[in-house]
Amino acid sequence: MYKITVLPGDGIGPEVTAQATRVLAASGRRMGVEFCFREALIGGAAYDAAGHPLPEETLALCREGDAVLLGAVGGPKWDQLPVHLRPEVGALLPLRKKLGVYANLRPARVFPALAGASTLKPEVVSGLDILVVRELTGGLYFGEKKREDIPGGQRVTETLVYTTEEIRRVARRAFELAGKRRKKLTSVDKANVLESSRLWREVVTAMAVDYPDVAVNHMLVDNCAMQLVRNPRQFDVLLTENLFGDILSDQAAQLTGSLGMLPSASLGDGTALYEPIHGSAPDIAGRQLANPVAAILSGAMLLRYSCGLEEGAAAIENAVTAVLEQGYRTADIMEPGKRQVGTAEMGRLIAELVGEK
Ligand SMILES: NC(=O)c1ccc[n+]([C@@H]2O[C@H](COP(=O)([O-])OP(=O)(O)OC[C@H]3O[C@@H](n4cnc5c(N)ncnc54)[C@H](O)[C@@H]3O)[C@@H](O)[C@H]2O)c1
Ligand SMILES: CC(C)[C@H](C(=O)O)[C@@H](O)C(=O)O
Ligand SMILES: [Mg+2]
Repeated sequence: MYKITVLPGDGIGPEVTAQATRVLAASGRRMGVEFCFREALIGGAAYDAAGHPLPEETLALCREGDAVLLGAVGGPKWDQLPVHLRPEVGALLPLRKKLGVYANLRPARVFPALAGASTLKPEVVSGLDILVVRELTGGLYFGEKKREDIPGGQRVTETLVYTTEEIRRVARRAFELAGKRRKKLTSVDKANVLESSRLWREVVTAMAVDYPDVAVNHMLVDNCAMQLVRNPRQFDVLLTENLFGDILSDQAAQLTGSLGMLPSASLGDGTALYEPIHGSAPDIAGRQLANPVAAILSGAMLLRYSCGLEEGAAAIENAVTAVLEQGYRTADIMEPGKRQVGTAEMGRLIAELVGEK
């Protein structure tokens, strides 16, 4: 039996995690494996119920489970709270840090049926399969920050810190993953300006000799942003630091048709965390408009990386492919001639296929 801690969170978070657990349960029935889902509060929902966005009980449950599945946190209701109580800074970042999940895998894959749903031309995106490996527990997100009053206004300081070892451990994951894929690694930085990027580039360059089968190139982040929309198929694995990875992965998501299609796995040396890369989408929350596929595919990654259940992971990915082939679409990926369904119906269709042997 696998113990999965489920953190629905805010906005569309509960809507999409409900479908992800439904599909995981169906995969369990298919494989004869039992999953025990244990829900806990996080984010604004936790602040409202318990006074803190990351209660101790939530953290304890995450630590003792086999994996964590998170929806999303945040929303306008909690934006004005003091920074340590805000869902993003007070819950999500500390959760990632405390679980030590430094390597964030964000696969951007264009499903054949969705090549026309991208805002780019089908011939540019069809067959696209990129893996963004984002450093997740360092960089600007976690450096010291302060805000001071100065004559005429204020002054803020944010600090960007990386150590050699922090770069090496995430790069190692990226090299290993590239070795199992198309053997191409693009390390993205801003080495023409930032000292942290110069160290990043030195470390990756030095490591490349240990992975002779992987072709490595370095690219400046501004150029990479442009190349992602010009010719995204040149990329296999993109390795980058925390903030650049946040931005480039949302951009890569849109190549696939929607932010609602992109899952993620955050891996370290202990319990791993799985979450769609999108946020709480307050603009569509509570209306069955959210695409649950990113959360469902995060569940597939959970089976692959935390349970070693490749069969279940593949069954989920194949079911998503099939349901899209059958013409079902949530609103965000809707095209003329297709059948629009809501969040729960999309989850039901995928779960049904996963459950069939
Ligand atoms: N991991 C997380 O918990 C996470 C990630 C990103 C943003 N956030 C938070 O979410 C809140 C909203 O942020 P935002 O609006 O900038 O980003 P967002 O990702 O929530 O939404 C951006 C746009 O994409 C759409 N979208 C997102 N997910 C979708 C889905 N599954 N199906 C269909 N459409 C989808 C939204 O409707 C919106 O138009 C903020 O408080 C932000 O901090 C949380
Ligand atoms: C909500 C925010 C802190 C988070 C991040 O920047 O990491 C989100 O945008 C993401 O991509 O998971
Ligand atoms: Mg983001």
